This record gives sequence, C-alpha cells and structure tokens, in this order.
Amino acid sequence: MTQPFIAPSLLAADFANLQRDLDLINRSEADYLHFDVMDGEFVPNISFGFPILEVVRKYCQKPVDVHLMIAQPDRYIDAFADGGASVIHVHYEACTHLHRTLTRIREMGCRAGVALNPHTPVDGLEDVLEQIDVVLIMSVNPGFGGQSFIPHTLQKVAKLKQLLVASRSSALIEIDGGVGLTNASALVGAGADILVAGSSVFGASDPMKAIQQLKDCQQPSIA
Ligand SMILES: O=C(CO)[C@@H](O)[C@H](O)COP(=O)(O)O
Repeated sequence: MTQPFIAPSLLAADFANLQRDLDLINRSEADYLHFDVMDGEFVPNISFGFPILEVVRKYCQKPVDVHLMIAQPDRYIDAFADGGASVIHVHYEACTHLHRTLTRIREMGCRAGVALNPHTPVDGLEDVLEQIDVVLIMSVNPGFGGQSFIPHTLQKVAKLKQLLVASRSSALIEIDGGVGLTNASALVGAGADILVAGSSVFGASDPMKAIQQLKDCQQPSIA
C-alpha cells in the first residue's frame, strides 16, 4: 500500500514553544513542514513570514513546503526560495501570468506548486501542467486553521488525478484543510499524495502518533 507524504502545518503549532514543536517534527515521520503565509489581502488573515522562516530553517530538518496565500506572489518568490523553501505554492486565483510565475519558482531551484481554492475547477491547469510539480487542493476556504473539510473536494482530488494520468503528468496532489484520520484514507484512495494536517496533528494529545497514524491511513487496521 502506498503511504502518503505528511506535511504538518506550522499554523497550528504552539508559537510559545516553537523550537519544541519543530524538534517534534524532526523526530516524527513527517515528510515536510507546511508553512502558511497570509497577507490580509488575498485571505482575511495575517500569519507569519521571513523571521519565522529563518527560525524554521535553523531548527527544522524537514523540507519546507511554503503556501503563499498572498496577492501578487511574484514579488516574493525569490525571497522565499533564498529563505530555504523546497516547494513554493502560489494561488491560481492570485496569478495573472501563472506560466511565468511557475517557471520562476523552478529557476530559483524550488518545486513549483499551484494552489486551488475550493471553487476553482481543476480544468484550468490543463495548459500549464508541464510547469507544475505539485497541485495543492484547498479543502477549506484558505485563511484559517481548524475549519471543517469541504466534502466536495474529495471528488475534486479524483478528477485531478484523472487529468494528471490522462496528461501523463507526474505532478503530485496535495490536500489542505480539515484533514485528519476520518478522511485521510479516502483522500489517499482518491489520489492525494501529500496530506497537510494542522489541528489534527498539533491538537492531538500525541502529535507524533497522529503523524504516524496519518502515514499509515491506508493500512487495514485503521477504519
Ligand atoms: O492553508 C491553510 C489554511 O488556510 C491550512 O494549511 C491550515 O493550516 C490547515 O489547518 P487544519 O485545517 O489542518 O487545522
């Protein structure tokens, strides 16, 4: 059985104990650290940016998966790449020249990701698939952690998987928002490769175990 990649979302970490939580991620089965950047314009919330990325790079040994929920993301691609991002996701809805933006992300040595809001159809990616390494399907409206999973996005994962297979694209599918043990198995079954999990990891009594259980979600012992 294929195990998904797990990307705990820093947004749900305890910032009063950031080094402790990053150390926990280092010791866990997590594959990435998901880093949510919000600007108060593209989304109605402001999160964190470069000073926190510097701390993350210093104390976290996992690759950093940067999700830019910001308007005009081109302005910051070089800075996030130089800051140590492994993957940079820009929002489809925020990019006027998506092909150019994705090309720049790769030129900067990062993997190029495109995030889709829940209302944005996957079909719009068809003409830019060659420039994409990861598609990030938002399963909540972006801007806040701890929201409920939007059920329709499960079908969207399946539809995207069909599109990628038909196009012989090797892009990965990442799902973000309200992901936990209740839906992880179905999401992986539909085609998700990377599970982003904030509250279900950092809100768990045993975050290491929560990560392990998400990783094993395809095993028969998990309902
Ligand atoms: O991008 C976002 C929210 O906009 C996510 O990455 C959240 O941080 C996921 O948190 P949970 O829904 O898992 O609590």
